[in-house]
Amino acid sequence: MRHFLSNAIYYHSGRTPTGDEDSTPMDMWNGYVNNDDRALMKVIKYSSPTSAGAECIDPDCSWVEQWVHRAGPRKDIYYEPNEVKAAIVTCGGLCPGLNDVIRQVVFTLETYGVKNIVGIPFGFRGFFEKGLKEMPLRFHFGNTIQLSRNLVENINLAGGSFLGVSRGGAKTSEIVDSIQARRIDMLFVLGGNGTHAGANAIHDECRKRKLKVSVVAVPKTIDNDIPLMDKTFGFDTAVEEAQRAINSAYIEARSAYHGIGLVKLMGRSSGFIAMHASLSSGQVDVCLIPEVSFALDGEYGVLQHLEQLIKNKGFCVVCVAEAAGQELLQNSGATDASGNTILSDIGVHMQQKIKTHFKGIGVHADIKYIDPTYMVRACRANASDAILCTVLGQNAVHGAFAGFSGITSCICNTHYVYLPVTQVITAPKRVNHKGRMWHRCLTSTGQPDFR
Ligand SMILES: Nc1ncnc2c1ncn2[C@@H]1O[C@H](COP(=O)(O)OP(=O)(O)O)[C@@H](O)[C@H]1O
Ligand SMILES: O=P(O)(O)OC[C@H]1O[C@](O)(COP(=O)(O)O)[C@@H](O)[C@@H]1O
Ligand SMILES: [Mg+2]
Repeated sequence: MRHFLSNAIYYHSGRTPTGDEDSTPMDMWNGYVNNDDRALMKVIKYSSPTSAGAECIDPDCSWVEQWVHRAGPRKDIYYEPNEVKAAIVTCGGLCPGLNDVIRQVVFTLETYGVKNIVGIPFGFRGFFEKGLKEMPLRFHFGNTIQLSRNLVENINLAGGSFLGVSRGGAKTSEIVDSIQARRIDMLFVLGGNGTHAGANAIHDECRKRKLKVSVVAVPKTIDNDIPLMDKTFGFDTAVEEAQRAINSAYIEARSAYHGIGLVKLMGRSSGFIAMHASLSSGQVDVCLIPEVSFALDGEYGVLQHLEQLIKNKGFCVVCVAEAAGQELLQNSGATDASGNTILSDIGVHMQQKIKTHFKGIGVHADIKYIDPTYMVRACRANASDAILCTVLGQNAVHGAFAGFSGITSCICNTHYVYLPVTQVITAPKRVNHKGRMWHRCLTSTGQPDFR
């Protein structure tokens, strides 16, 4: 048993991963990840800050090595499995793959020999709201409690969260009181940026109270807005579903006289779903995201462009991210239970503006507005997300057994790693409007600058 509980840490410039990998003969291979194994975070050296997508840390754009802990099972483990009580909680909005991760966490805990696994119902709320009891993830046979994977065996076949989710109500001290009272040793927290901030606060409070609790997060969100990682689970599936909505809008628009298909897609502060669904469908003429401001009216506005598309092509498809163009709308300043800003409805606004515009110029236009909202996130994970969830869930358990806390199990630069939670909650990841992907999207849609 190793005796430490640590955050994963970054290894910066000038350091290379140390270890005895060169001196280990192949016949001593044991399948474990060495504690000194590291993955390199950034693999492109931008020669200049003007290179497309350049993320330069210093003015010279010099390349700085950043190594992070490789995820996976360790030979030495910090906990005695049969003494461990593990808990799982899912927070925030729904996301395809939550059940896949819950299932893998349970399977992997069982493989280590953990018998006491509980689910916290309805997010952080389940820690302190009266009447919400923890759910034992096992079967009861007569008077004996029999550990079984049977209960979660098939939960991945449906979307949603087997444990339920919620927003708001995060009172860190009460949550940690509850963790302490329930004698939880490992807490697996599945959620987005808000949840990661919550996980970090729980981790800090546990340290303050000198509790030996491993708090390990797994990043979920259809929005893909958590920095430093290739993607969050659920994003691929959401894009696939969103693409179906775009396809329907295309068919409606194509089949109508002067048809205009308008699709609004989720994405609280970033346009990843809209950009990727537009790219993957190839059927979008105008893609609008919050990272790039646009005008609706005027010579270079969106409406003028739609007029041209109707004239030249006879129909068109517009994809707008829910957070796009908020500056064009009135905002009530209201927030949801977690403190997230409630967005004004850009989709409905655009539908009205398009109608009024075409009526004003005396041109017939048949607008079909599709808002697939919860349909893109209530579905079950697709194949690529299911694999991602499997790996992230297993690695979360390996991370806890390795003695880490305050980490998140994620994929960076195609490698599975542990990042310190503190590093991923600094700010939401957003589409880089100078990056290649946005420019590929513009090439695909053929849209001009709307300013
Ligand atoms: N800064 C924060 N500190 C502590 N807890 C937070 C913080 N932000 C959000 N939370 C809690 O995390 C949970 C999920 O947050 P939310 O923003 O709704 O979803 P997501 O994690 O998907 O972004 C909520 O219970 C919320 O109260
Ligand atoms: O579930 P709600 O409260 O309706 O919130 C909708 C929001 O949730 C999301 O689907 C996902 O956001 P989170 O990752 O923060 O849960 C956003 O795209 C959307 O803006
Ligand atoms: Mg969020």
